[in-house]
Amino acid sequence: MDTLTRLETTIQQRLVADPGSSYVAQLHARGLPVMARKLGEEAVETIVAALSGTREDLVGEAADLLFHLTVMLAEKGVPMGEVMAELDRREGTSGLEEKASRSE
Ligand SMILES: N=c1c2ncn([C@@H]3O[C@H](COP(=O)(O)OP(=O)(O)OP(=O)(O)O)[C@@H](O)[C@H]3O)c2ncn1[C@@H]1O[C@H](COP(=O)(O)O)[C@@H](O)[C@H]1O
Repeated sequence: MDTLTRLETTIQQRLVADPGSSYVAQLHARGLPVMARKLGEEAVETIVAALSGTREDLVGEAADLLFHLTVMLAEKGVPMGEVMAELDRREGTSGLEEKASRSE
Protein backbone atom coordinates (compact mmCIF):
# COMPACT_ATOMS: atom_id res chain seq x y z
CA MET A 1 0.00 0.00 0.00
CA ASP A 2 1.43 3.43 -0.85
CA THR A 3 1.91 6.27 1.65
CA LEU A 4 -1.11 8.34 0.62
CA THR A 5 -3.41 5.30 0.69
CA ARG A 6 -2.18 4.37 4.20
CA LEU A 7 -2.66 7.99 5.33
CA GLU A 8 -6.16 8.04 3.82
CA THR A 9 -7.10 4.84 5.68
CA THR A 10 -5.84 6.29 9.00
CA ILE A 11 -7.68 9.57 8.39
CA GLN A 12 -10.96 7.77 7.53
CA GLN A 13 -10.70 5.93 10.88
CA ARG A 14 -9.77 9.07 12.87
CA LEU A 15 -12.55 11.26 11.44
CA VAL A 16 -14.96 9.41 13.74
CA ALA A 17 -12.55 9.10 16.69
CA ASP A 18 -12.59 11.02 19.98
CA PRO A 19 -11.53 14.64 19.33
CA GLY A 20 -9.65 14.51 22.64
CA SER A 21 -7.18 12.04 21.19
CA SER A 22 -7.07 12.85 17.48
CA TYR A 23 -6.23 15.98 15.48
CA VAL A 24 -8.22 14.64 12.49
CA ALA A 25 -11.28 14.14 14.74
CA GLN A 26 -10.82 17.73 15.99
CA LEU A 27 -10.83 18.99 12.40
CA HIS A 28 -14.00 16.95 11.71
CA ALA A 29 -15.66 18.47 14.79
CA ARG A 30 -14.64 21.99 13.70
CA GLY A 31 -16.22 21.35 10.28
CA LEU A 32 -15.58 21.70 6.56
CA PRO A 33 -15.00 25.49 6.52
CA VAL A 34 -12.13 25.08 9.02
CA MET A 35 -10.69 22.22 6.94
CA ALA A 36 -10.93 24.44 3.84
CA ARG A 37 -9.15 27.28 5.64
CA LYS A 38 -6.38 24.95 6.84
CA LEU A 39 -5.91 23.64 3.29
CA GLY A 40 -5.66 27.20 1.97
CA GLU A 41 -3.15 28.18 4.69
CA GLU A 42 -0.98 25.17 3.92
CA ALA A 43 -1.11 25.99 0.19
CA VAL A 44 0.10 29.53 0.92
CA GLU A 45 2.82 28.24 3.28
CA THR A 46 3.96 25.82 0.57
CA ILE A 47 4.19 28.67 -1.94
CA VAL A 48 6.18 30.81 0.52
CA ALA A 49 8.53 27.90 1.19
CA ALA A 50 9.02 27.38 -2.56
CA LEU A 51 9.77 31.05 -3.14
CA SER A 52 11.90 31.86 -0.13
CA GLY A 53 12.36 28.86 2.16
CA THR A 54 14.81 26.01 2.34
CA ARG A 55 14.34 22.66 0.63
CA GLU A 56 13.49 21.23 4.08
CA ASP A 57 10.80 23.92 4.59
CA LEU A 58 9.27 23.03 1.22
CA VAL A 59 9.20 19.30 1.97
CA GLY A 60 7.54 19.96 5.36
CA GLU A 61 4.92 22.35 3.97
CA ALA A 62 4.17 20.06 1.00
CA ALA A 63 3.58 17.21 3.48
CA ASP A 64 1.19 19.42 5.53
CA LEU A 65 -0.59 20.36 2.28
CA LEU A 66 -1.07 16.74 1.21
CA PHE A 67 -2.24 15.83 4.72
CA HIS A 68 -4.89 18.56 4.76
CA LEU A 69 -5.99 17.74 1.18
CA THR A 70 -6.40 14.08 2.21
CA VAL A 71 -8.45 15.15 5.27
CA MET A 72 -10.76 17.27 3.10
CA LEU A 73 -11.26 14.53 0.50
CA ALA A 74 -12.05 12.01 3.27
CA GLU A 75 -14.50 14.43 4.91
CA LYS A 76 -16.25 14.83 1.52
CA GLY A 77 -16.28 11.04 0.95
CA VAL A 78 -14.10 11.30 -2.18
CA PRO A 79 -11.62 8.39 -2.34
CA MET A 80 -8.02 9.33 -3.17
CA GLY A 81 -8.24 6.59 -5.82
CA GLU A 82 -10.80 8.69 -7.69
CA VAL A 83 -8.35 11.62 -7.85
CA MET A 84 -5.56 9.25 -8.96
CA ALA A 85 -7.89 7.84 -11.66
CA GLU A 86 -8.49 11.39 -12.94
CA LEU A 87 -4.70 11.95 -13.10
CA ASP A 88 -4.35 8.60 -14.89
CA ARG A 89 -6.99 9.69 -17.40
CA ARG A 90 -4.99 12.84 -18.14
CA GLU A 91 -1.72 10.95 -18.47
CA GLY A 92 -2.05 10.32 -22.19
CA THR A 93 -3.03 13.89 -23.06
CA SER A 94 -0.88 16.99 -23.11
CA GLY A 95 -1.50 19.67 -20.48
CA LEU A 96 -2.30 22.08 -23.31
CA GLU A 97 -5.10 19.79 -24.60
CA GLU A 98 -6.49 19.56 -21.06
CA LYS A 99 -6.37 23.36 -20.75
CA ALA A 100 -8.17 23.78 -24.11
CA SER A 101 -10.90 21.28 -23.13
CA ARG A 102 -11.58 23.27 -19.95
CA SER A 103 -12.05 26.55 -21.76
CA GLU A 104 -14.62 25.10 -24.22
N1 LIG B 1 0.36 13.54 8.63
C1 LIG B 1 -0.20 14.13 9.57
C2 LIG B 1 -0.04 15.54 9.76
N2 LIG B 1 0.63 16.47 9.05
C3 LIG B 1 0.40 17.64 9.67
N3 LIG B 1 -0.40 17.47 10.76
C4 LIG B 1 -0.87 18.48 11.68
O1 LIG B 1 -1.43 19.56 10.93
C5 LIG B 1 -1.24 20.77 11.63
C6 LIG B 1 -0.75 21.80 10.63
O2 LIG B 1 0.06 22.70 11.19
P1 LIG B 1 -0.43 24.13 11.70
O3 LIG B 1 0.76 24.77 12.32
O4 LIG B 1 -1.15 24.87 10.62
O5 LIG B 1 -1.53 23.70 12.74
P2 LIG B 1 -1.87 24.17 14.19
O6 LIG B 1 -1.78 25.63 14.29
O7 LIG B 1 -1.10 23.33 15.15
O8 LIG B 1 -3.35 23.65 14.17
P3 LIG B 1 -4.76 24.35 14.23
O9 LIG B 1 -5.14 24.35 15.68
O10 LIG B 1 -4.70 25.69 13.57
O11 LIG B 1 -5.65 23.39 13.44
C7 LIG B 1 -0.28 20.49 12.77
O12 LIG B 1 -0.99 20.48 13.98
C8 LIG B 1 0.26 19.11 12.45
O13 LIG B 1 0.52 18.32 13.57
C9 LIG B 1 -0.71 16.17 10.84
N4 LIG B 1 -1.49 15.47 11.72
C10 LIG B 1 -1.63 14.13 11.51
N5 LIG B 1 -1.02 13.46 10.47
C11 LIG B 1 -1.28 12.01 10.23
O14 LIG B 1 -2.61 11.74 10.58
C12 LIG B 1 -2.64 10.61 11.44
C13 LIG B 1 -3.81 10.73 12.38
O15 LIG B 1 -3.59 11.81 13.29
P4 LIG B 1 -4.54 11.93 14.57
O16 LIG B 1 -5.89 12.23 14.07
O17 LIG B 1 -3.95 13.07 15.40
O18 LIG B 1 -4.47 10.61 15.28
C14 LIG B 1 -1.28 10.61 12.15
O19 LIG B 1 -0.95 9.32 12.53
C15 LIG B 1 -0.37 11.10 11.04
O20 LIG B 1 -0.03 9.99 10.22
